Amino acid sequence: MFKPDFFDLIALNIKESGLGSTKGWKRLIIEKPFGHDLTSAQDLNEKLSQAFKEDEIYRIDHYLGKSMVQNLEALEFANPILQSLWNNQHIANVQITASETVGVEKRADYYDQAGEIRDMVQNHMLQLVMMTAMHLPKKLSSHEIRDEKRKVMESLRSIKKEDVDLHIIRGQYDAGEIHGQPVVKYTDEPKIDSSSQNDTFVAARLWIDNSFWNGVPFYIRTGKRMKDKSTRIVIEFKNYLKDLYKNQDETVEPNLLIIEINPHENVALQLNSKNSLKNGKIEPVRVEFAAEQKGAPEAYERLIFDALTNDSTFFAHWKEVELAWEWIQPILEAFEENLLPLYPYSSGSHGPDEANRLLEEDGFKWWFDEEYSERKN
Ligand SMILES: O=P(O)(O)OC[C@H]1O[C@@H](O)[C@H](O)[C@@H](O)[C@@H]1O
Repeated sequence: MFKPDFFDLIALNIKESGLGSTKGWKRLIIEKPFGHDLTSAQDLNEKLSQAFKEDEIYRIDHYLGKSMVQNLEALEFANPILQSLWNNQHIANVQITASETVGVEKRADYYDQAGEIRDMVQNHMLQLVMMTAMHLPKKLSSHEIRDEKRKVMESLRSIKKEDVDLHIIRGQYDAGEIHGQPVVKYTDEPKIDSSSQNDTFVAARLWIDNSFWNGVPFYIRTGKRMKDKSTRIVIEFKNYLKDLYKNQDETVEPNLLIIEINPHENVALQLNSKNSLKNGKIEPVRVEFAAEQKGAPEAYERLIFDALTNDSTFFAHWKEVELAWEWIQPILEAFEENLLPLYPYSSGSHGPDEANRLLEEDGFKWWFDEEYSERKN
């Protein structure tokens, strides 16, 4: 492990010492932070490129090593039934949550500079968006998959700095309770300045302007000191029956595909069925399966193995990283210039209430906050 400040220096020294030009292969495995903003990331990449070619650089995003994330392409690719529904004709919205119970822990120096936007959104959350929204290539090769992910980023509608407050909610945790234990507010954490305006929660509404996703909002949210640890993707299908049943007592829930990534690995499809014990009332039912986790390799084990065997499928290509920084840049600037409120939220909650507003504006809600809180971590 070495400090990110030395990434470029080490790469250059590998080159200058001649170590990089011996026979055989060389690979650079590198993990975030990959720059602090667009310019510094480009600068770092430029320096690394002097010593390593793009196909020799393996940028780890450990979310891409998680088995359920790797399973996303198979779910879609190997199930024509899902593949045929994976577009704006059938999907109403996509919700991606990565909530954590941990706070800043012992990483004040890094985290207070990075914030949730760089720590989780620029990399992990956008990678989950890419993996969910990418159009399946004809061949499942590393080159083609990464190409499809890049296309998603190229179609991601950019948000102007002045409009950031319309699509992004930022928050910072207050004191509260996590699993029954009191915890302090962010600005009372060791080594955090009492006036820090750093974000520990971010929710966002994204639009992907291509023929598959036009008109389908993608909502993402991630935060520290939230009620539970849960990483999940919920795909809400269009509910044509809602209008049909509008004037009756009966409500019909939309079909949902729920992909739990962490700490449980589970896929569930919510359908509707009549309950004959309740006078034929239509109720949601679930078809689900849990992935066998025992003995499965950890995300990092998987990724390091892939890097050694020259498989870059689940590593971030420079283009993905650069486009992610490009999308994030106006948001960083709006945060820095305080162009939007920093909402406090109690530790142990689901984040600031304002994060619900993003969905309510479009007639939706976050699914299952309470249900997933009750599942044992
Ligand atoms: O969801 P996971 O695998 O526990 O990873 C979350 C962690 O991901 C890391 O990349 C972030 O720096 C941490 O702040 C975060 O806690």
